[in-house]
Amino acid sequence: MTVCGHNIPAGSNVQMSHYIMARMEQFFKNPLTFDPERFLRDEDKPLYAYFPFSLGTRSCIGQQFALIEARVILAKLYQNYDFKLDPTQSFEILDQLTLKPKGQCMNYIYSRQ
Ligand code: HEM
Repeated sequence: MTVCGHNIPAGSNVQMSHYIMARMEQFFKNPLTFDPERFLRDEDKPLYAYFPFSLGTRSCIGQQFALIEARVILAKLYQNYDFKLDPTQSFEILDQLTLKPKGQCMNYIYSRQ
């Protein structure tokens, strides 16, 4: 099989990298800019370049549940607490299959009550 001019022999193990695809200008405008609004429901998203829950027949059956759960948890947290990032922390990435901040995500948390 040939994909974009590359020959893929039968039996090859093919993986897709979110990390690389999310940084490609052809899929995301200004890919290195922190812009959560690009993921708003009505924004145009490249269909096959954004697949956190995978795509196709074996994609995540918990996707809708996970998205609702995340909204509820975030809403509850922001209703009850104010968050302030510790300004001294670095923004280096720790790459361990999934990506996370190297120095964790240190916050000051203030109760709103
Ligand atoms: C942010 C949360 C979640 C993410 C990012 C996520 C992501 C994924 C991905 C990428 C797959 C495909 C794995 C593959 O290709 O082999 C998958 C499959 C699956 N997920 Fe999730 N998932 C999440 C939450 C959930 C929840 C909450 C449930 C259940 C309540 C769930 C149940 C499943 C199941 C059963 C499969 C296997 C589907 C199949 O093979 O037909 N997931 N998930």
